[in-house]
Amino acid sequence: MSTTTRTRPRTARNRAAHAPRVDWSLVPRGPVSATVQGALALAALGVVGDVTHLDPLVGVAAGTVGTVGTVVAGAHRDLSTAPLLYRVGCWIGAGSWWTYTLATTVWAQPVWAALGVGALASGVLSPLGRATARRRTPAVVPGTALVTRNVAAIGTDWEARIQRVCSVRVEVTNVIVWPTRAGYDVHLTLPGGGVTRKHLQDRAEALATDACLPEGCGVEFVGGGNRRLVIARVNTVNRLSQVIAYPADHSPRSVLEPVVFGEYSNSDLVGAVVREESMLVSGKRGSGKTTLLQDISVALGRCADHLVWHLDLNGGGLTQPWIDVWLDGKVTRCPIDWAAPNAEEGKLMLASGITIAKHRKASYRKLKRAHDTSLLPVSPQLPQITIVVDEGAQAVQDRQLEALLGELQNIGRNEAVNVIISSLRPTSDLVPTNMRRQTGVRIQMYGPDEDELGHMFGWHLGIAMDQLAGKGTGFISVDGAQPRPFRAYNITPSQIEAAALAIAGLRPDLDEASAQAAGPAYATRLERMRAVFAAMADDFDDEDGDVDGGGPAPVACLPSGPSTGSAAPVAAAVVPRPRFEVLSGGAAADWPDLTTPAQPPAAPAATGTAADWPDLMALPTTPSGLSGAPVTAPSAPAVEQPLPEIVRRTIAAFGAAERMHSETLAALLGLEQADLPGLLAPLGIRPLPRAFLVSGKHKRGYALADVLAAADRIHRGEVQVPPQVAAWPAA
Ligand SMILES: Nc1ncnc2c1ncn2[C@@H]1O[C@H](COP(=O)(O)OP(=O)(O)OP(=O)(O)O)[C@@H](O)[C@H]1O
Repeated sequence: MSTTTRTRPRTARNRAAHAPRVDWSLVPRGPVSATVQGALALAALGVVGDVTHLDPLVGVAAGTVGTVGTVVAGAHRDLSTAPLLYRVGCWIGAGSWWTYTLATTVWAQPVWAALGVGALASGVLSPLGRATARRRTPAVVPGTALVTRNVAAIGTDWEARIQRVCSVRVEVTNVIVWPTRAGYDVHLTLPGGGVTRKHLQDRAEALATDACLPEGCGVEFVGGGNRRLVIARVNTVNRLSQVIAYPADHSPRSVLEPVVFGEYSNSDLVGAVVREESMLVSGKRGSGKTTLLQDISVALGRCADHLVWHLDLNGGGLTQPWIDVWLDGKVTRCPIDWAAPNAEEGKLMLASGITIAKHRKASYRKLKRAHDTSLLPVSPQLPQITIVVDEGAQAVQDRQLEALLGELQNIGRNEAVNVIISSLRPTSDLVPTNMRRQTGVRIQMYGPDEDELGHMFGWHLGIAMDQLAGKGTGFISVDGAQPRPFRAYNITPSQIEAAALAIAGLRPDLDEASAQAAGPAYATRLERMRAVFAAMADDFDDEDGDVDGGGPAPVACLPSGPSTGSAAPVAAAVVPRPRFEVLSGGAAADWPDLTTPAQPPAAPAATGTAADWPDLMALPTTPSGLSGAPVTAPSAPAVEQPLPEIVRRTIAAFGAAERMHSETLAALLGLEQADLPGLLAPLGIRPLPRAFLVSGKHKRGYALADVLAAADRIHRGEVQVPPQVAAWPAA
């Protein structure tokens, strides 16, 4: 009972609230009611005027006031022409009819017939009277060459297109043509009522199709200042299909900014910040790797807080144009701080890089504290070093070079000693898996083999080589982001020379502490570079000359005190062969400091011979009891055995995973699960003894460590690959 009493008032209130309301207002609800109401009101006025004998001038005045008021209000509301004419027409018609009835009589058949015809006409034409805002001409930004009429047409086109495709009435306020003329920005204001930028972005594909944009072009929507202001970036020319010349700009920059080396298809600049991230560039012969490394060398050379070192095992093609300006005496400082054209010099360079990184860790603690940062603060006084390695595949075939490269990549990030490596393929036989995994900026250049994309970026990313446009184009992924197609700048030898001349004067010197840490190997590099590259240039000039792909034999010159890069003539002599070997099972970090001679080198006499030159790479006696005598590596086959395709693809399929269920692995390899053991077991790769949990499923599978260990054994020739496994996937 009490419950009933409590609930009744609430129920009654609700009923009252939800009961249909009767609308007594005289506001018209559509064209018919508006016409009928208007006609009745006018008839009433006619009768009242007749009965009260109103002066006809009252009718004239009412019509005039209504007409003028309509025009003024229409201008204020920015009404377009059609509704304005309709409304003015209605006022003139009504005013004339009333004036006539006041002047004669309302009680005549033709008078009522005229009212009926007028009301019918206004009802039929009422759609014309609907209020629509006049289309404003978008402003043209000064300096854009497009004529106003074209810009206005683009703006009104896009207003209509967005209305048509997205059912959103936007207002175009501006159109700006890109300086590259490869597209334009349309500045829009979204209507109120909850329409968001994403609403338009979701229909971007449909809008691009509606706009009939060329293949490879599209539209994207970005913020324009606040949530209702949007910029539609419309790309009308596919930059991938054009050769883009290097923009000759040698103004100083910082390595803390992105190094820019090309353009995306929509003309946005492609770049990456390489202060901490290393880079891997892969592509078949002639795909444009060296050109891209030249772009990167120029971009890095422009950084006033950065030094470029080249490790060029590709016959000097990358380095020679940079060194020539110095060899020819056009500049007194070499634009490239250190260049190594062969593996021996490369080992000196990488060992020095490792020593510098280790030394910086200790010697710049105070500086980091002063800057309140754990990351070494680079500056023109303390520059970053980036070692650009052309033809990394040759580097990793030398196990010492491979170990040094891997070690430097592992330890050099914080201390600003970085690496950029190019390789013919991104597969583990040419780029060690860990090296690829440690690389933040990955680039795969165009080639006919789709698999390369999977090896480089991972599988099933929805990208394909046919999205590219041949030499000089590729995919780039920064920090694991979805790979995007881009085109690298095409840089010519004369442009490299111009850049080299500018950079020779711009680049900093290595900081004193790092130079001292690197020791004589660094101090005497320029003499060796002069001798080696001059010899290579002679070889190139000599038509009968036979240039060794691995570079000429290493040559050293007598150190002449601290190196200044000056062009003093030097006596060339053969560098004593470095006496170090890879320690069995040890990382390069465990090695003794390779660049420190056993004894501090005595200052050699200027007229000394090569015999007087200290052995730069002699191992010191280490506290761990290792003697200074060379430590020999376990015997390895002279030529590394190639990995079978099944192992390469298995490593790639693992991606970042440590363990993988057999079912998943088989699916990624395009195999039946039952076929896996037949291909992997003969290579010593077996499933883990116990099931493990991945994505909520408890199943058996493989460990990446086992696959990598097997790959190592195959490399060393310890495992014979059965023919049916070697033949896969053809078999
Ligand atoms: N960005 C580019 N735009 C236009 N053409 C390019 C571009 N990059 C390279 N090319 C063309 O491709 C040719 C080969 O380029 P490059 O020498 O850089 O390739 P690569 O991959 O380093 O070859 P290799 O491995 O044989 O040294 C160049 O001579 C040039 O004609």
